[in-house]
Amino acid sequence: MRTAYTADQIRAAEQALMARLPEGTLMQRAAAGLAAVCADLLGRVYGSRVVLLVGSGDNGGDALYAGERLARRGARVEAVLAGSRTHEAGLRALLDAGGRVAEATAIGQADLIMDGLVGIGASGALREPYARLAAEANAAGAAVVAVDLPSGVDASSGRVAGAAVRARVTVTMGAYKTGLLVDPGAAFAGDVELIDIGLGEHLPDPDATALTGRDVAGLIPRPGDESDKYRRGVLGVAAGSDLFTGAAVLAVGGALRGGSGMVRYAGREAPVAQVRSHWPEAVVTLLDAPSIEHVGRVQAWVLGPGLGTDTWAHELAVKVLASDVPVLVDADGLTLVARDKALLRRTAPVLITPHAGELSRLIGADRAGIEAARLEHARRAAAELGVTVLLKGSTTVVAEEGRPARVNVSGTPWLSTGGTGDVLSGLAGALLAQGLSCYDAASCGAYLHGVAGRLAADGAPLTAADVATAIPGAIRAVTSPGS
Ligand SMILES: NC(=O)C1=CN([C@@H]2O[C@H](COP(=O)(O)OP(=O)(O)OC[C@H]3O[C@@H](n4cnc5c(N)ncnc54)[C@H](O)[C@@H]3O)[C@@H](O)[C@H]2O)[C@@H](O)CC1
Ligand SMILES: [K+]
Repeated sequence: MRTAYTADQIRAAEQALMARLPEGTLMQRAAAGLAAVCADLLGRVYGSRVVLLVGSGDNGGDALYAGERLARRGARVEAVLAGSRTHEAGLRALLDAGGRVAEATAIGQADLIMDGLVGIGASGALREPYARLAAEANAAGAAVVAVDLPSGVDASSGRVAGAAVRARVTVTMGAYKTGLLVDPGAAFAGDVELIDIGLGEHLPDPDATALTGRDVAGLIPRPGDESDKYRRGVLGVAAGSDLFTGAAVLAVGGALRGGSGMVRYAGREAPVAQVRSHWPEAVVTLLDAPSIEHVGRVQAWVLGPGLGTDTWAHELAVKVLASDVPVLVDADGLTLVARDKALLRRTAPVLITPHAGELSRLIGADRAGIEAARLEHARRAAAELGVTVLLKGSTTVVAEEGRPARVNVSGTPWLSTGGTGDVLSGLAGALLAQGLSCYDAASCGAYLHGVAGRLAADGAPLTAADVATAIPGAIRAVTSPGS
């Protein structure tokens, strides 16, 4: 599991470790790791041109000492001093090694630019001249290596309030910062390389985590010898309407590949006909009234994809949410509960799977504000509504009160196409029916959906149905990697 921390958590751990070590040890560890990554990127260090953007704090100090190391290996290293102060010992070390101080015009000549403007000590949008230097670095065409995090990205939230450095590689010290895993910050970080500086035992419980395939393999249930279709968990799907039959087909498609023992579909005439013809494996009930009385026992429900928002759909939502099993609420289901929040007051767990627009209706925040601070809003929704939240987007965030947020980074931009959310609902619902908690079902579902998207796309457009088809391959990829 990849663990990530806020700036305050990192600072406290650094202080605890620093108190036990000779002064400057941590910065030397950071600089050594940083210089090694830069040397790898450059290929040939001797004769290369390296420009350091140096802010007034220790982030600039890291850059200066890494610059010293590259200068000693024959690189031509120039430091652009951006702050009112400069890390003095670091600058002296660079100058002693043959580096020099230069004007910002040097940026255009660089083979590699090291961004040491600000790190975890930053607050708010980049001020001048930092903002201008960040823009010049982005425009230069050289490889940009961010020190600890790209300047302009908030370490704790991933917010980007103004200009920010767009890095090819971010070399982060001691531990991941949450802002490197969550968009928009994650998109500025490029590849993130973690340098161990010995913080380990001083770190508290993480602020956020990202599951790996191995974690997912350990969490998802596998059938044993004594399993039968009922013991493996039965999922109910209440989705689709006369207008939106496809959502029902896709949600059931995702559900059937998600490992539960059986999928029961319940709906109106048109989607029932479609689900029947696509999925003979599903047990289908035609509802002549909005009631789940005759559907049979299930261990979890998926409520909402394509369901519509009319009185009939509302009545059905009331019945599903009155059941005593976990319910995943998506799409039209979210519109229905946004209108009638009392529906969420129930004893069994609820997992909601909104995108930013749907979440905005649920918590009365504007969509752009949610996109800019995804983690914060997902957490707020989880606390206010008393549910688990899976906020969809380029990085999917799972929030539940009292637990570290889980960030999913397994997906691909090809997944942003109609219907993939319906497949995710079915898949995560199937995991719920198998007994996973909302927290695990959401994060494992997001991970597998992301891997399925990558397998289905393989560098080209995909359809939602392709993603559903690729789910077994995704499960195989995490449970038997390399086979
Ligand atoms: N403390 C330690 O032992 C270690 C620190 N390390 C480095 O030190 C960094 C933290 O250093 P600092 O605490 O000195 O802080 P930073 O270097 O991140 O930034 C603080 C400086 O930036 C200025 N600043 C803040 N916000 C700004 C903004 N929006 N626009 C322009 N200037 C702004 C402040 O006035 C201050 O001078 C880490 O990110 C990491 O790179 C690493 O060397 C590892 C060890
Ligand atoms: K930086």
